[in-house]
Amino acid sequence: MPEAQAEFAIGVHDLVVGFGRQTVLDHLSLDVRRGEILGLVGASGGGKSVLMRTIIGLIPRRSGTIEIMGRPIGGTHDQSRAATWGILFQQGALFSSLTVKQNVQFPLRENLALSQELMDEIAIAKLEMVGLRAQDGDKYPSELSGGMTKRVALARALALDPPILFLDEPTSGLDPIAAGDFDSLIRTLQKTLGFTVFMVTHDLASLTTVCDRVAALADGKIVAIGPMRELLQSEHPWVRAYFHGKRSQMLQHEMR
Ligand SMILES: Nc1ncnc2c1ncn2[C@@H]1O[C@H](COP(=O)(O)OP(=O)(O)OP(=O)(O)O)[C@@H](O)[C@H]1O
Repeated sequence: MPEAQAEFAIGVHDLVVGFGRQTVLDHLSLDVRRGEILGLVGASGGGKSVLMRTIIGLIPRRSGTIEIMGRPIGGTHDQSRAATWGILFQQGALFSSLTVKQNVQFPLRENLALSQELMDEIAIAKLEMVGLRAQDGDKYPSELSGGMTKRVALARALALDPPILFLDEPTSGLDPIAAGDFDSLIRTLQKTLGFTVFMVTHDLASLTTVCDRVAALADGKIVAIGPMRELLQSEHPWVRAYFHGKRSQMLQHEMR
C-alpha cells in the first residue's frame, strides 16, 4: 500500500521474538494509528524494549509480520528505513565527543549530502524547535542538564523529519517539572508536525496527559489497548494491578 494511504503507521501481526529457550513476545499483534501518541506499558522485563527494538529491526523475529507506513519490513536492520523513524533512547545516548550541533547533524551527515552551512541552519532550527538556544549548539553533552540532554536527543531524532518517533521512557530521570515540560513539548510538536509517536513509559502523568491510547503488554501479548479511561476499566489482572495498585491509586488521586 502506498505510504499516503496506510491507515496505520505501525502494524505488528502475530509477532514471536525470543532468546534461546525464552519466548519474550508470544504471537503479539498491535496497530499504531497514524498521527497518534501511543503509550506502551508493561511489567519490568516484560518485553517493551524488545518490541520496540524488533520493530526498528535491531532484534530478529522468529515469526510474524511488521509493517511500517504500509510497507513490510525485513527481519534485520533495514538501512533504507533510516528516515522513517527517529529514536530517543532512555539515556539520551548522545555522542560525548561531539558538540550538541554535531550530534543533531549526525543523521543528516549519514543520510544526506548537504553543505555545512545548510546543516548548521537545520541544526539551529531543530534546537530552537525543542526549546534550546542556538548557542547551546556549541556545548558538549557533559555540559548539559538532564532535561537539555533529552531535548538534544529529541532534536537529533527529528533531524530528518521522520513520520514516526520512538521514545523509550522519555521522562525517566527528569524531575516532575522537567518531565511535564518534556511531555508538553512532545504533545506540541506532535500536533504541529503530525508525526506518530510510539512511547514506552512507566510515567502515569505522561500516560494520562500525553497519550491518545495506551497499550498494555503482559504475558508476551497486548492484553488491553485504548484511551487511558478504558484501560482503567480493564478487567485483566495485570492491568488492574498496574493501574489500581496502591502506588497508582495514590498518584491518580493526586492528579485529580
Ligand atoms: N539481547 C538480549 N539477549 C537475551 N535476552 C534479552 C535480550 N534483550 C532482552 N532480553 C530479555 O528479554 C526480556 C524482556 O526485556 P525488555 O528489555 O524488553 O524488558 P522491558 O519490558 O523493556 O523492561 P524494563 O521496563 O525493565 O525496561 C528480559 O527477560 C530480558 O532479559
